[in-house]
Parts: sequence; structure tokens; C-alpha cells
Amino acid sequence: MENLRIGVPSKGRLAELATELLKDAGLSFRRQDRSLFALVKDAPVEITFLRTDDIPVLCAEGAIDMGITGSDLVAEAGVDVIERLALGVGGCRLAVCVPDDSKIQSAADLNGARIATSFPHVTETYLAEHGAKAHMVTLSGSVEVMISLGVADAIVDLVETGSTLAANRLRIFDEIGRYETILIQNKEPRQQEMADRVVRRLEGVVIARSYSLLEYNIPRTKLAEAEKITPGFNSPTVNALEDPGWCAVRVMVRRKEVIPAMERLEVIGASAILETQIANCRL
Ligand SMILES: Nc1ncnc2c1ncn2[C@@H]1O[C@H](COP(=O)(O)OP(=O)(O)OP(=O)(O)O)[C@@H](O)[C@H]1O
Ligand SMILES: O=P(O)(O)OC[C@H]1O[C@H](OP(=O)(O)OP(=O)(O)O)[C@H](O)[C@@H]1O
Ligand SMILES: [Mg+2]
Repeated sequence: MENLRIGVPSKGRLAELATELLKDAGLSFRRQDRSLFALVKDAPVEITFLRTDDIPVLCAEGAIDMGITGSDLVAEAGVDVIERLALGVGGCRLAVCVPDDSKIQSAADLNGARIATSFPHVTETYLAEHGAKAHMVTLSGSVEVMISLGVADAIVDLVETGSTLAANRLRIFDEIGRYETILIQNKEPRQQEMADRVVRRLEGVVIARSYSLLEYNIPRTKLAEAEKITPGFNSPTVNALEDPGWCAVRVMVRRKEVIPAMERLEVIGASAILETQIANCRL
């Protein structure tokens, strides 16, 4: 039986994120220098290192069975692949941006404008929805500088922190969409069962990364209130303590909610509140 083929970004900001995720999910491989191929240890899986923006089309064509890439790039490629899992990293938005002092007020004002972008397909769809037609200047990078170079009146580019926009004195005029890093799959993978296992394994890591395990002791009279603060993924585990008036609770809490939850638990009388990081899980 042929190996399952997974496409992973060879360089750029998603390369390390993807490699780390796969390793944490027990899919370990070693990349020799600039090699474009690696076998996974103890699983019928092989990794091909590809350009992030080529992964959607190569997955749709069946050259790879699965791939890690940006959902923005899948939208731009306009290909038919299955989105199997959001990976909880690489969040960004695609925005129409104009100079701080631009006269462009509405999407209709983009009619006849020159727009520089690496996302011509998504941009054309957006313009069509707003009844506008623009002259597209398609580039593969450094898009923000195109207005000062005099080739564009507006740009459509990815924004994460907004620092590139600020540095180029641009502002967001409209948001086209929000995107993140995802695991995609061809409709007929070489090994469906292994593909499902890869999804389950990555899912375990993605969930583990977004939750912490919280443990605390609480007076029984306050248990119902505490459960409202920390309802858990399914429901909290409650154990008896030697003192019959108290119990011990173990519960999963979203990482970003841990500190406020700890504070609220303390206020209602919880003690010995501990946060533990979860490395992996199956729920
Ligand atoms: N601030 C950001 N800027 C651009 N892309 C981002 C950002 N944050 C997350 N991403 C995601 O990363 C993808 C780009 O990944 P890629 O591997 O091409 O990295 P890169 O660092 O932009 O590489 P390159 O140097 O070739 O531009 C985007 O399509 C998007 O899904
Ligand atoms: O909102 P920010 O946090 O500033 O991030 C957004 C910037 O980062 C990306 O560029 P990248 O670093 O990939 O350079 P590139 O233009 O060469 O692709 C993207 O194209 C924006 O320019
Ligand atoms: Mg880039």
C-alpha cells in the first residue's frame, strides 16, 4: 500500500508551525538540509516540502493527500479540497487598504481604481459583489509599498498586527475575510484510514494547546457556583476530600480564560487552584 502524502510548507512563517504540530502529534520526521522529502517514523506517511501557496492546488490534483496551508490560499486557489481541521495558528485577515488620507469612501469608489494584491481571485470576487471593477496589479509580495511606488490606489493584503500598514501610512478600509492555518485533504486520499488518524492526532494537539487543566478545592456549598465559572469541555470531575464539607475539582478551561477563572474561583472561596498544561488529549 502506498504511503499517505502530506504537504508541509518548506519555508516561511508556516513552516515551523506545521513541523512542530506534526511532531507534537507523534508524526516525527527529519528534514535533511534542503531536502524536499522525508519519511515519518513508525507510520505509513511521507512528507513533501512545498511552497505554502502551491499546497492547495497540489492537494486538489492528488499529488499530495493532505496539506498544511493558509485558508486564504485555499480560497485564492479556488480549488475543491476538504477542510479537515483548523489548526489554531496563523490567524490573519485579508483587507482592502488605502492611504490614510485617501478619498476612497466606499467599495463603489474602487471602481476603476488600481489595486495591487497577491489575491487577485478573492479580490475580484469581492469587487464583483460590490458592483465594482478595478485594474488589478498582481504581485507575490511587498504589496504595501505599491501605493508609494505609484502603481496602485489601494491594496488588498493580509494583516495580522497592522504594523506593516502603519509603517506605510495605510488604513484598513474594509475586511474581506478572516483566515487561519488549516489541514486540507484530497477527496480520495491514498489511505483514508491513515488520513483520519492524522486528523485525530492533530486534533488532540490543537485542543490540548488551547486548553489548560485547572484543579482546585472548593466548599461543597459553592460547587454549583464554581461549575458555572468552569463548566469544562464536557463536565468537571468532582472528587470527595477527607473533609466532607469540601471537594476537589478537575476541569479543562480555555487558556485565555484561565486567569479570570482563577480570580473568580478565589473570590468564591476556592483554594489550592493549580493550572497544568496539557500536552495532548483525546476527548
Ligand atoms: N502576518 C501575516 N502575513 C502574511 N501571512 C500570514 C500572516 N500571519 C499568518 N499568515 C499566513 O501565512 C501564510 C503565508 O505563509 P508563507 O509560508 O508563504 O510565509 P511567508 O513568511 O509569508 O513567506 P514569504 O517569505 O514567501 O512571503 C498566509 O497565506 C497566511 O495564511
Ligand atoms: O499586519 P502585520 O503583522 O504587519 O503582517 C502583515 C504583513 O506580513 C506579510 O508580509 P510578509 O512578511 O510575508 O512579507 P512579503 O510581503 O514578502 O510576503 C503580509 O503580506 C503583510 O505585509
Ligand atoms: Mg508573505
